[in-house]
Amino acid sequence: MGIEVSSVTKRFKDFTALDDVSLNVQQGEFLALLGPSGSGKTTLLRIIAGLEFPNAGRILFQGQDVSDRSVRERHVGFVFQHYALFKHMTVARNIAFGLSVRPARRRPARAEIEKRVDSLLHLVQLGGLGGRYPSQLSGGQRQRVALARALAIEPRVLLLDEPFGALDAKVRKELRRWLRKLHDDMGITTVFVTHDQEEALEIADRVVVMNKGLIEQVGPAQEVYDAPATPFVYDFLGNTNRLPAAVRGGVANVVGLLVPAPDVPDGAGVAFVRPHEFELRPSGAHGGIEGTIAHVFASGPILRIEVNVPAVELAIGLQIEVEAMRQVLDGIILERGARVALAPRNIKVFKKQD
Ligand SMILES: Nc1ncnc2c1ncn2[C@@H]1O[C@H](COP(=O)(O)OP(=O)(O)OP(=O)(O)O)[C@@H](O)[C@H]1O
Repeated sequence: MGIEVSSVTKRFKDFTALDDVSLNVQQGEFLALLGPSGSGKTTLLRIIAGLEFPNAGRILFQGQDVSDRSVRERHVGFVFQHYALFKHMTVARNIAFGLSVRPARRRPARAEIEKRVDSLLHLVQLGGLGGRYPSQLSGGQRQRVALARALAIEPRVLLLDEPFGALDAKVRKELRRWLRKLHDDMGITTVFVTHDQEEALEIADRVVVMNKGLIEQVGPAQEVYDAPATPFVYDFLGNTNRLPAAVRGGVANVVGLLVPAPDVPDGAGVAFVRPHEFELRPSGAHGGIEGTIAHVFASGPILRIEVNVPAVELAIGLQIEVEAMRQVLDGIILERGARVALAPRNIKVFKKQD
């Protein structure tokens, strides 16, 4: 089912947590809401769920306005980071909970509930563990039970708020891959909140980057990473070098290198280049920023090289970080103090913000 968030504003007293946010989630899509702490991700998810109501704007499910409907009426499944299971109930009863509390006329027969719980236990790969209590499960298993409980009511939408946030990195990685496969099998529209960029990029069809109650960029994961639309997204998504630039007539001077910046107004600018987007060339090579190697760190086949760039005209010393595969650096002396040229393969210039 498709979801439309239309001009949603949410204030907590005089603090604006969401500022006129609009967003479309396609039917069957896996969408990640990504942003730093306090950017409004959870608030947006809770508003979609019907756990929180906006001051302005509307929520539509499949074109139908559900803004005034309760959680139950919206028929959503959700899992939170610490969505505690009922400790005194077995895993099976936890999963059955949403069905067993339905009014009699909508409640499936007991045998039907048991059958559904059984198939959900298999789906989340916990077959045979229905008789256990939550305390007898690992953290990862508990979150899978929480997911099975959310799925038991056959929700139209699945909303997940950092569901693996409390788990260790390895389990977290396994579970997110598993969740993505589960999503692909079931095709249920899913919105996933995370502040972990790697998690968002790996799991989602599209990523929504949020900052201070606003959406900075929406797009396929790879596109958001490769072509950040704003300085914030550049900084937030992955490692990057931030270099001073002076823009005139659509051309930016970035530490002596001239690069096209057609949409940037004259004045101070800021240029971004990711460490792996620099090509290391011998000193004097055309199209490079000249510098001196400060440090070389080897980590397996990848070298991380810190290069000092004097930037004399700016009266500042810059340090640029470069990442390169060891084998492509043949013929370049990689010693501390050696002079090199850094040629950006990809560089993006923005107007400098005050
Ligand atoms: N009930 C509330 N009362 C007052 N302020 C709130 C309330 N809920 C959220 N906020 C504020 O709204 C802002 C957005 O919060 P939200 O939980 O949506 O952020 P988030 O991006 O999910 O952050 P995190 O990753 O830390 O969970 C925060 O500054 C938060 O303090």
